[in-house]
Amino acid sequence: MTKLSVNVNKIATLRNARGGNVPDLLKVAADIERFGAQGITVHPRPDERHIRYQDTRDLKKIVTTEFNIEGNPNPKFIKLVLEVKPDQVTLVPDAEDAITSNAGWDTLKHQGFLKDVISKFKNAGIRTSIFVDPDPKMVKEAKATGTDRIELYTESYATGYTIDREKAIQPFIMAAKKANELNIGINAGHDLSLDNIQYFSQNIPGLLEVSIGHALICESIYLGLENVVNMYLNKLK
Ligand SMILES: CC(=O)[C@@H](O)[C@H](O)COP(=O)(O)O
Ligand SMILES: NCC(=O)COP(=O)(O)O
Repeated sequence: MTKLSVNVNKIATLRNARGGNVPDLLKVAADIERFGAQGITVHPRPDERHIRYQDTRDLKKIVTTEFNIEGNPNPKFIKLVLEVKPDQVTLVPDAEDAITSNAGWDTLKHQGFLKDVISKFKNAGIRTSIFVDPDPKMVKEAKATGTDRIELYTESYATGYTIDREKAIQPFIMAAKKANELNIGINAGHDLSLDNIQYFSQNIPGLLEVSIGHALICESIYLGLENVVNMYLNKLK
């Protein structure tokens, strides 16, 4: 079975919009676990526009499932992860000003750097994963970094799914086969949703975990809207 790790970045975005503590990130994370999700993911960015560094420390104290911290391994991020010690760290090569993650690692070009960073995390007992495009060559080169897992960057699948899902998933099947052959664990994420997740999980061999944030929170708002509007109408009777 594939584990679901819920990315709570968007909860922090909403909280930060008003400066208070609504919604309460820690309560939402605990509720998500109570509803059955098997993990919580956060992706603190250098400008702390959603998840603040302190959030990761606070979440570590209450998360009882798998805690996954994603981010670009700059010195500040490395220090934070080594202090917080999540179950898993996912390395993502995103630029400081990126709106969201938009590419996987070039695992050949950055192999030495990744090897070094991954050994730091593994020595601290933290499982590692690296964000890669669905390219068997990048998966093959990832093996040499010593990483435990890769996270397949699924944006192209999500975009292609509505046009031709069989075509969209092909590179991911090839990349997953290579990872299985090399005994690297497989995670996946980015723009996965209620529409496209089932076909993905049914077709990717050995998919261990998906992390889903943006669509899951949007779907939660939409699917909860009718109920809440009616609750307000009842109050106003
Ligand atoms: C690595 C990945 O695909 C997600 O972590 C995504 O980048 C979420 O980050 P934002 O919530 O900042 O878009
Ligand atoms: N690693 C992917 C993730 O955590 C969530 O990405 P998204 O669902 O917000 O696009």
